[in-house]
Amino acid sequence: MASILPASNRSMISDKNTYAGKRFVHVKNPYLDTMDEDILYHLDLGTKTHNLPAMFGDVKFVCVGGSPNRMKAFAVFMHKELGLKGGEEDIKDICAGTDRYCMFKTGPVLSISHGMGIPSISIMLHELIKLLHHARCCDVTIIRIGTSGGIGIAPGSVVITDTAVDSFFKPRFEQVILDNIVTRSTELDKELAEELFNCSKEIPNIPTLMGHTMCTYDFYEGQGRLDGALCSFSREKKLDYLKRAYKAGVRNIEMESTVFAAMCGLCGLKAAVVCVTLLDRLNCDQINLSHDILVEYQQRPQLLISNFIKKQLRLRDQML
Ligand SMILES: O=P(O)(O)O[C@H]1O[C@H](CO)[C@@H](O)[C@H]1O
Ligand SMILES: O=c1cc[nH]c(=O)[nH]1
Repeated sequence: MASILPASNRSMISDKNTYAGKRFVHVKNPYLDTMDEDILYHLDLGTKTHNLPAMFGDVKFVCVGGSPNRMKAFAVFMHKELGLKGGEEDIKDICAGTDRYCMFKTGPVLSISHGMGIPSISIMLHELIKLLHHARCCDVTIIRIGTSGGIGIAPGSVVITDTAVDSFFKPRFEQVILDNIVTRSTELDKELAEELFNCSKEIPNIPTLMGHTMCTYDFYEGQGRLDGALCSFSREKKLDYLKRAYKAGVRNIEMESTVFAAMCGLCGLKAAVVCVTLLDRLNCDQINLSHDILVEYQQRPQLLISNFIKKQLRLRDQML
């Protein structure tokens, strides 16, 4: 196809979808351009019903996590941290017309819940990525702030994922498309992970480390738990598996990181995964933390990400 840009401008475009130094979100679907309207069904948004560039064009940071309450709390926290006008009551669920996901916006920060597991986050990401594309957002960083089970580390530790791996400790995500298995890379942005790790050093009393994160399709059998409704392996087999995971570099287990890394990577989003651990799986399977401790642990990744975002915004202001 002939370029629509004058020859002198063509060098401004790179294969990363950057234009004049800006990094746009890209969708990789030729059919989208042929559609008269795009309905983002599970978000209760659409290109004809909503002015997406006006609503979301200034978004620079997207934070996602499983629980709606956590993502609302994060939006409220960010609102205060950024010193924005208005109170908590002004932060409304943009997706209130559906009870599938919740979405809150405060300044340049979007906070969205994704439910549990690969299929749930994957649907949300398809629609979120199209939303960012339709809104013509650029230079967007996306971070999953979640909970996880640790391996060989103290509960309450925060793990910044260097590599998301599957249940075989491989850095891949296998997507079934029609009747084929398509294997996608789960590489995350190394620079971003390093920046987050450096940021964590400025926060006292929260043990933070970098390590591989294993993503499973299930919380019970899929994570080697002995306390599900079904269990067909011994305690020894469980421990042998978790120890092999540890040896392969895995420090925590959750249920979304591989598809998150794969989809964000393909669509040009700088992505990171930051999860707190709720227990050490070498010691137990059940999560028996009190409500208050659970809330405090879930705030740990939020504190780190809020510090990171504030730092980035200060840097951006200095450059303007
Ligand atoms: O706390 P969130 O973000 O939901 O993440 C973890 O917690 C859920 C399981 O309890 C899974 O979604 C897992 O990935
Ligand atoms: O053990 C755990 C804890 C939280 N989330 C998980 O997926 N696993």
